Amino acid sequence: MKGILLVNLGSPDSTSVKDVKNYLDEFLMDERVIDTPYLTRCLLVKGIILNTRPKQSAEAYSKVWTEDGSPLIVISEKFTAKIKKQVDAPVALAMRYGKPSIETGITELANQGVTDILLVPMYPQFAMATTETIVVLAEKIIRDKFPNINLSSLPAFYHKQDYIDVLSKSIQETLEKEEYDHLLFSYHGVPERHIKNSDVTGNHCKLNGECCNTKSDAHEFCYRHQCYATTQGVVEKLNLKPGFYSTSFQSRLGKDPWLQPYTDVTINDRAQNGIKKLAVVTPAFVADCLETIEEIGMEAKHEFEENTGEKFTTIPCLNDRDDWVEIVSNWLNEWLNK
Ligand SMILES: C=CC1=C(C)c2cc3[nH]c(cc4nc(cc5[nH]c(cc1n2)c(C)c5CCC(=O)O)C(CCC(=O)O)=C4C)c(C)c3C=C
Ligand SMILES: [Fe+2]
Ligand SMILES: [Fe+2]
Repeated sequence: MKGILLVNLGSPDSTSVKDVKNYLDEFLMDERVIDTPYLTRCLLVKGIILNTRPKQSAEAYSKVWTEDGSPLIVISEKFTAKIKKQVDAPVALAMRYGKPSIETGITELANQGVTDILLVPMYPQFAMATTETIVVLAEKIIRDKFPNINLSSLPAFYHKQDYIDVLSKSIQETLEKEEYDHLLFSYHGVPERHIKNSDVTGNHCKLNGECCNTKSDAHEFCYRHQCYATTQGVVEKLNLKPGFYSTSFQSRLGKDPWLQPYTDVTINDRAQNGIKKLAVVTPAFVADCLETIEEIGMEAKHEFEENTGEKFTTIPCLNDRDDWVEIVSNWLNEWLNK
């Protein structure tokens, strides 16, 4: 029997510093997130980051936490509940870090008699720190504990026309309510090094922006290319004019160079150049979470409005909107009916 495992990033169990520390420990000790040799990673994560970051992150989580828990988890659960109504097969939800774990999700499906799983990383764009780490861990669990289960995974959908259409529609709903001077596409960043590491051709990625516009096999796994392709898809669909929109990368951690331009720098720059009304969309996330609600919707909004901006609107992620649920259900039903 076939079954579906939806996977997102995950959140701490609560906003306590202890729970946030445990979560960050699991997250940042992942070799596909902090991709240094093990001892250096231990030194950096356990010796430095975990001494200061958990308190700061716990405060940020407290600002977004709901009665039912982390927004990312609550929204993912609502989305999953709707998907279950649209597909005639067992569906489970898991998180790469924290609970419910990928192993719990696979066990839940196996207990219902599933022998063929479609793994669905809930990220439009491929990244080593997101899609790849989910696939690698799920493969290991299957190999070690469920050798009779067959596993396949849904590739990144950053360019699929139905995804671009629903993302564009969600943006249009904000743009038509009021006139904006600018639309910013803000994607989660990754260290530049990750882009080089994921270059399957070994020599395509130049990190100068040009390579991403040059056709290459490297793009199947190039996060930067895929982010720009998502922006371009929306630009074409909504017929956005050059100068009205830009693309940037948020949420950097540590001192290494991350993908640029940085979102905070871009927002400051736009404010200083006379942009008064700014709408921000965050297409690397399909569910609103700490990074969209707090970092963009609170921190960046505050910065912009302090910096002579007048209106700052965060466009909601696709979350559990029905047209998005329908699109994902179609993809799943296509696989189920194969
Ligand atoms: C959307 C894709 C994501 C990529 C790519 C990604 C890379 C990445 N992230 C960190 C470090 C942190 N990310 C944090 C939160 C966070 N990250 C994503 C998604 C991507 N991360 C989401 C959806 C969230 C929010 C989770 C939630 O519970 O709402 C955090 C924790 C919060 C904080 O302290 O800021 C960290 C840390 C790295 C290092 C990285 C690439 C290497
Ligand atoms: Fe992140
Ligand atoms: Fe590229």
